[in-house]
Amino acid sequence: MTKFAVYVDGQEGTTGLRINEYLAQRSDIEVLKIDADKRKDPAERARLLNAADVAFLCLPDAASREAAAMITNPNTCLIDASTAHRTVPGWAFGLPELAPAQREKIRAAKRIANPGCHASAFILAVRPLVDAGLLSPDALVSATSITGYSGGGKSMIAQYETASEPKLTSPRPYALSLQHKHLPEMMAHTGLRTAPVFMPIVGNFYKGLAVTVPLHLSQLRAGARAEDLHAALSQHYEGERFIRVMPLRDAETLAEGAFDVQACNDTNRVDLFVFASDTQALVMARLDNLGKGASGAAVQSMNVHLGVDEALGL
Ligand SMILES: NC(=O)C1=CN([C@@H]2O[C@H](COP(=O)(O)OP(=O)(O)OC[C@H]3O[C@@H](n4cnc5c(N)ncnc54)[C@H](OP(=O)(O)O)[C@@H]3O)[C@@H](O)[C@H]2O)C=CC1
Ligand SMILES: CC(=O)N[C@@H](CCC(=O)OP(=O)(O)O)C(=O)O
Repeated sequence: MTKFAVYVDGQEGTTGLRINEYLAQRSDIEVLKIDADKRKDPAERARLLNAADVAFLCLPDAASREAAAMITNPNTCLIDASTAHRTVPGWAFGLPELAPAQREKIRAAKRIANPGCHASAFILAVRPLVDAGLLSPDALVSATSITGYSGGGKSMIAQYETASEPKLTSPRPYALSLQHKHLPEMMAHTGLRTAPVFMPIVGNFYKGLAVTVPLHLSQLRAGARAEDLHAALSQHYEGERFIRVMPLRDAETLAEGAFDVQACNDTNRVDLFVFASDTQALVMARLDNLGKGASGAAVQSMNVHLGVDEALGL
């Protein structure tokens, strides 16, 4: 069997290591490895990038842009985990469940931008509401995201796992300048014309993420109810194997009394929830920031691009 050649640029990083774990289970893939002492050698990286059928970029934004500029082989498909190309023309957004045409875009593209972890959850929660006409593109919305510290990569993991500063033991709101790097993709891929007021919160746990979008029902199309929000999500994701739309006002979570942010960990799944009173709703999306929030999503996009079973290795 001819194997697909795959290179992970940034193989020692948080996202790269997780992608390599997924790839290790695959018999249809040959992973091209770079020698440890050449990890940042541009010539060796360029050689491997151009030898690959698929190359994952698991690098800081600037290094991702440099890597993209090294490609001379027209057959190499790049899947960039960084923020660098998510709203750049010519790059397909690596979220197959976004809209009916998205899988074909990913299949046809040689440049795929993997969504950000907060952005994936926000977009998956909001896009169906906009598409269904329940939420106007002019709506002013806000969102919070609770995330594990692995979302901050190696440096944040080291901060949490080696330091014993008391401030790290409690949840920490951040991005307080209201310019989080995921806002452009949140707008571009939901159709919202105004950036959400977005406050992420990092907590003292390794991984797991939940975005919450609070809504007044009076903000929605006239007469719309929580049942309509739930129906829009259910219809949009019908048949999607990585997306579960949980029952309206999920009884299990309500009985528990609080939300489990980590319940999608070690999966490529997204769970969507609608909690509601007669006048207000919370639309929530939960995922593993290293699963559907990063490495799992990147492997899923590779599978779509290669035309193999989308869930292979996930
Ligand atoms: N962690 C997460 O949950 C998510 C991360 N992302 C994005 O994915 C990308 C990678 O993130 P993450 O894995 O967390 O980051 P890490 O900091 O954990 O890893 C980045 C890796 O890139 C290496 N690197 C840096 N510069 C270069 C270079 N010029 N050439 C080759 N290698 C280089 C680093 O080397 P060294 O080991 O020497 O530092 C490191 O191993 C980032 O853009 C991030 O924003 C996206 C979604 C979620
Ligand atoms: C806890 C933490 O810091 N999380 C990161 C998000 C990780 C991610 O999705 O980053 P990319 O956009 O680079 O893909 C943050 O909020 O910046």
